[in-house]
Amino acid sequence: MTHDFDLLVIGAGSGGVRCARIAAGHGARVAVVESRHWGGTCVNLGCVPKKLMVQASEYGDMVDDSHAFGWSSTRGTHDWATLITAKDKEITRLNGIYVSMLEKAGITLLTGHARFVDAHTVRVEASPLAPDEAPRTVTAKHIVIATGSTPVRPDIPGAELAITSDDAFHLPARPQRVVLVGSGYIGLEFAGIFAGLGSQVDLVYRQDLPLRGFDEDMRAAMAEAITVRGITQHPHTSPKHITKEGKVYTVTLDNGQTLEADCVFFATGRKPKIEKLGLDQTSIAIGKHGQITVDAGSQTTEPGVYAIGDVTDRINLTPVAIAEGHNLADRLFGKEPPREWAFDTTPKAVFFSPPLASVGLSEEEAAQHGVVDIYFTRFTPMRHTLSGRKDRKTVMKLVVQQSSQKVVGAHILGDDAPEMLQGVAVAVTAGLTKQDFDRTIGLHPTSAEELVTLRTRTRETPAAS
Ligand SMILES: Cc1cc2nc3c(=O)[nH]c(=O)nc-3n(C[C@H](O)[C@H](O)[C@H](O)COP(=O)(O)OP(=O)(O)OC[C@H]3O[C@@H](n4cnc5c(N)ncnc54)[C@H](O)[C@@H]3O)c2cc1C
Ligand SMILES: NC(=O)c1ccc[n+]([C@@H]2O[C@H](COP(=O)([O-])OP(=O)(O)OC[C@H]3O[C@@H](n4cnc5c(N)ncnc54)[C@H](O)[C@@H]3O)[C@@H](O)[C@H]2O)c1
Repeated sequence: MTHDFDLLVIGAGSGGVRCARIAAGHGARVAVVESRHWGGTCVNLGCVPKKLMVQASEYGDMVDDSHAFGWSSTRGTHDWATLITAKDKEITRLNGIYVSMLEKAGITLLTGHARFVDAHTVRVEASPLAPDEAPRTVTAKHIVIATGSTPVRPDIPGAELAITSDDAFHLPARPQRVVLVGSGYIGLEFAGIFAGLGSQVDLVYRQDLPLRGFDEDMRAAMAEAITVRGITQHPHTSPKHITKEGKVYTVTLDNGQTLEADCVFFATGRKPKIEKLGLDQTSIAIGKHGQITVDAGSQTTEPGVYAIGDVTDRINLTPVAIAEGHNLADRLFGKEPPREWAFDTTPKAVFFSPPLASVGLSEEEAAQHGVVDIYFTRFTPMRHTLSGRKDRKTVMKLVVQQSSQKVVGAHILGDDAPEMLQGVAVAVTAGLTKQDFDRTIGLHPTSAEELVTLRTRTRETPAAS
């Protein structure tokens, strides 16, 4: 049977765009369907606008800090509308780049919502991006689902009164008091943004420390940094219900405490986006978190249909979705061996101020595999010896497997941590040892040089039984 396309990609986000472009480069006839925004979550409601807002939130402190260096400028006030307009202009520019990049690659762009009719046929219907589009049906030999994920809300009375990250990028004004629920990536990043811009922030989370799953020392260091940033933490708590009177929201916590706010923000995780996708017309299996089940090669349980990125709920980060899309396109259409990635050492960063960046294993994970040597340091970075912000510490930790002396984990909390960590991620991916770090000459004067001058072991951690 002949199909309209060799490859149809559903979703023009991080994973879908890369998969489509690489496939087209290999000579495949490719179409991409997008229902909402070209470039997906990362470009429109994720990494890019978030990072611009984090940067916006850091200027106030920088102005204050400059006084010790001889500057006499004053902080002034922040104009939210200017930030949102500038950010939107940049996102519109990026949307245009995505469209022209896909068109230049010879890819057919279909605007609308995609729904499976059968395993090789998709109906494209009107969607927010194309409300007047007439429905059409297309067929393809291979179909890739790259539909991403969407925020979830706790099931409590008044949940609909709260916003999620999808709304936070277009608030008409900056709320003066924000209750943020959840201490994962989004909770911490937006807590930092609002606090830096001058809002009063209450951070509500269920565990004893933020960032569940990260190294315990780094979680503790982050909890300290959150306090230093002026954010009030409410650990061991969860919201029970939310009410609104006039413009004021009241969040009642499960410990009986109430918090008043101008905005309640749920940063309580995301779920794979599979609604109205017509998966029941296929034999695609769904996992218990609603994710599309795939094998290591991104193959679903339906032959000829694949899934990549957040919809598969593996590692939900943009570079991972891109790598999955690229690898799949190489395997389906490439003539050379496919490009491969080391997903085990995917670096992660939480863009708080200061940010936290991590690669490899936490101390607790490494101890599952044997005895571990820990190298730990905590210091005031040079800038803050003068700025007077002596409580703004940098924390670094190397986790070394004792038997092989390989550095299996590196964790940094501090200014520029993500910029420092990318290079360390290469070393950890390459399996370099502590001795390789030790014989590397430092780059002076930097915070990063501490990574190669950590001579004395802080402690030995026994293997977990
Ligand atoms: C606030 C926030 C900040 C983030 N920050 C970072 C960060 O700093 N670094 C990082 O690495 N990751 C970050 N992420 C995660 C990152 O955005 C995602 O991991 C990444 O976008 C996943 O890519 P994807 O291709 O799977 O899906 P997406 O980028 O979400 O793309 C999916 C696309 O599919 C479209 N679509 C869905 N259903 C249909 C349909 N039926 N028909 C047609 N089109 C459809 C959607 O409109 C969307 O454009 C952040 C996420 C959020 C929410
Ligand atoms: N810098 C980055 O790379 C970045 C930034 C943002 C998002 N992301 C990606 O997007 C994903 C989603 O981000 P996220 O922050 O929403 O999710 P997350 O999984 O990182 O954090 C969710 C938090 O909400 C808490 N929570 C869940 N239900 C709750 C409830 N009922 N009451 C109180 N707390 C509750 C969880 O315990 C957790 O702390 C991330 O896991 C990550 O993969 C990455």
